[in-house]
Amino acid sequence: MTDNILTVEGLKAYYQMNYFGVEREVRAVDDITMNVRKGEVYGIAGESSSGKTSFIKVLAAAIRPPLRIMSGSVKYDFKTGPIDVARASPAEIEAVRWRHLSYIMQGSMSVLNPVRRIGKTFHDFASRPLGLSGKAFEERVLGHLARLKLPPEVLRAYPHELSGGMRQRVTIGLATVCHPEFVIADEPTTALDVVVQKEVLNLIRDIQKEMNSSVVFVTHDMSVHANVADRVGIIYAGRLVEEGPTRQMFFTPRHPYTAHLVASLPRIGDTRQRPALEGRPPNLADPPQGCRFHPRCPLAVDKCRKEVPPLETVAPDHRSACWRWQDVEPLVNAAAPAGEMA
Ligand SMILES: Nc1ncnc2c1ncn2[C@@H]1O[C@H](COP(=O)(O)OP(=O)(O)OP(=O)(O)O)[C@@H](O)[C@H]1O
Repeated sequence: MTDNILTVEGLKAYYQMNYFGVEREVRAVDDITMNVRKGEVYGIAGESSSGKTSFIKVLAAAIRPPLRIMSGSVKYDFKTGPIDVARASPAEIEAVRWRHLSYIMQGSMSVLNPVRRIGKTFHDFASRPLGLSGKAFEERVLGHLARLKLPPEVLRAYPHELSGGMRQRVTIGLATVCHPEFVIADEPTTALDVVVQKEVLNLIRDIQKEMNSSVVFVTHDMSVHANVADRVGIIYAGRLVEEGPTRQMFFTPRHPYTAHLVASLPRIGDTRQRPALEGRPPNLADPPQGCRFHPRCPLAVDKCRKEVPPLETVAPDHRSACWRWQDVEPLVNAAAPAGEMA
């Protein structure tokens, strides 16, 4: 008996391209092993092009060529039975889509058809998975909209007639109307102003609690993780380099990259210049040997240039892929103020 709803093992997913006969492979997801528990909110952070979106597309069973799964498994333990979406057929994925596994893609406008009224989009998404139509379906949707604090008139609107915050609520509504067991969200609050951002985050949290669903969400904004996530996983250059309970990740990170992300968070009253991280993230078509962070790491030693550090347990529930995790603490020059934490 396990309390995991998702178990990812040795997952590799690469973009395989062929330009004028020259093969190119971008190792966007490179050997990730992790799990998500029932009822948990798991946040994924990392800088641009680190592979976050590629990873959650695999989790959401929403990949298209040139992205391909090279190896590994992505197993969900849904109420209806287990499924490995890395191997499942399109029909098997269709059977769990929205009702068990839902996905809020980056940018709400790309999900909402600009020439279709919101009500029709709800119908397209949810009528079949819910097995409802007519009055019964409408009642279900209206009840859900009320929970999202959206007026019934929204159903008659076109996407461009709504504000950015309302569109994002509608997107969350679409992803949650079937009460899925697992919700995946990619940058759900990016491009929203701070007040709306907070509202949308609270909404995701409330709905998750109410449905006792599990949520995996991506954002590069560490303060959002501090407010919403139970656990945080840090991806660097296609690999999970650290994961742990949110508080521990902020107060006692055990990977120099996480320490850098935490140290660069702005603090009220602290006007000191934050040191920038030297260098750039590696090219995933030709990543460096050993630890992929070593060219930018202030702690790097010879071993880091040669050997890939395994993701090992460094404290209860806390894993880090760093040969020098015991030396990371001095890099964290100040802890996040307690008020910022969930
Ligand atoms: N369709 C594609 N074809 C080829 N390479 C791609 C494609 N999409 C992404 N990549 C590459 O895969 C790597 C990981 O990209 P991904 O979008 O997953 O990163 P990310 O962490 O989500 O970035 P961001 O925060 O900017 O969205 C990058 O090197 C990117 O250039």
